[in-house]
Amino acid sequence: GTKWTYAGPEGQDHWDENYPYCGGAFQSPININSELMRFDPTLRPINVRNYNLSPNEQLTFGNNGHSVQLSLPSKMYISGLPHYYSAAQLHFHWGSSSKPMGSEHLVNNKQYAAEMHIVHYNSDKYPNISMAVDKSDGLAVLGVLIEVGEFNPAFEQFLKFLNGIKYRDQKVQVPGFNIRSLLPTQLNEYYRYDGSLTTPPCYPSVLWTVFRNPVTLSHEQYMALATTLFSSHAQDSVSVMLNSNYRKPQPMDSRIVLVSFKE
Ligand SMILES: NS(=O)(=O)c1c(F)c(F)c(S(=O)(=O)CCO)c(N[C@H]2CCCc3ccccc32)c1F
Ligand SMILES: [Zn+2]
Repeated sequence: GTKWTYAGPEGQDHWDENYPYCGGAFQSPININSELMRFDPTLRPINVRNYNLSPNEQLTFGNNGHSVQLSLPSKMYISGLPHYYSAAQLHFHWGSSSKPMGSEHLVNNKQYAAEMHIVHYNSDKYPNISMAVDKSDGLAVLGVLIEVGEFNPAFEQFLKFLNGIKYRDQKVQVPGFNIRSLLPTQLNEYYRYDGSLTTPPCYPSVLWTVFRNPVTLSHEQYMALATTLFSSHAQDSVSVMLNSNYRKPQPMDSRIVLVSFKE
């Protein structure tokens, strides 16, 4: 499709000019506000399966100009949702070196430093993510809020490769590791709502699960993510930094947020 950015003339306020769904209903992210929460006792813990990848398995880690993404094998899946959902990729949203606030979802107006998304597609109904991406029951994304604090050895297993993918369309192979180690401890405490892709084409096809508990990155790890990458190609005459790649909170419309925990 045509190129889009997070700021400037092709920025998020203009996305709907080329991508009509971006101006539609049921958009993501949102500000997860206490007034709109409802405890739902039927919400089961998220079960992650085959997330413990062998180091013999190579994963493609790349800069796609909008984020850094780690491709994931479809044998990884989640259960405990209405369907089985197979993993496709994980990627991040972050702020900048001067503004360490770049999460997409807010909780009671609090924006976190960054956010990780693990994108899955409904493998009960669709053969791959391309067939699922624009279907209302097509995708399930796990959101993990990230704050600056303790050093995170799990994230280091791919952050150490960032210098190899500084520029758009650069890719490296990284050894598999336990993707479960990137998630918070409690997979039974989360926010749940119906929403969309947070990038164009903004299809309203995502069942969102945002875990209640954030994970941490050290200041150095956060700064590596926020200051290493470019959205421009290596050979481009003008270099454009890749940071603040988060969409602003979207209208709730008639939606409420279900929560799997009390208090
Ligand atoms: N926040 S978000 O909505 O989860 C989200 C992103 F923010 C994001 F940047 C990406 S992207 O990195 O692919 C760059 C722009 O599409 C995706 N890709 C998904 C949806 C698009 C098609 C596709 C195909 C294969 C694998 C993943 C995906 C995305 F889902
Ligand atoms: Zn995302």
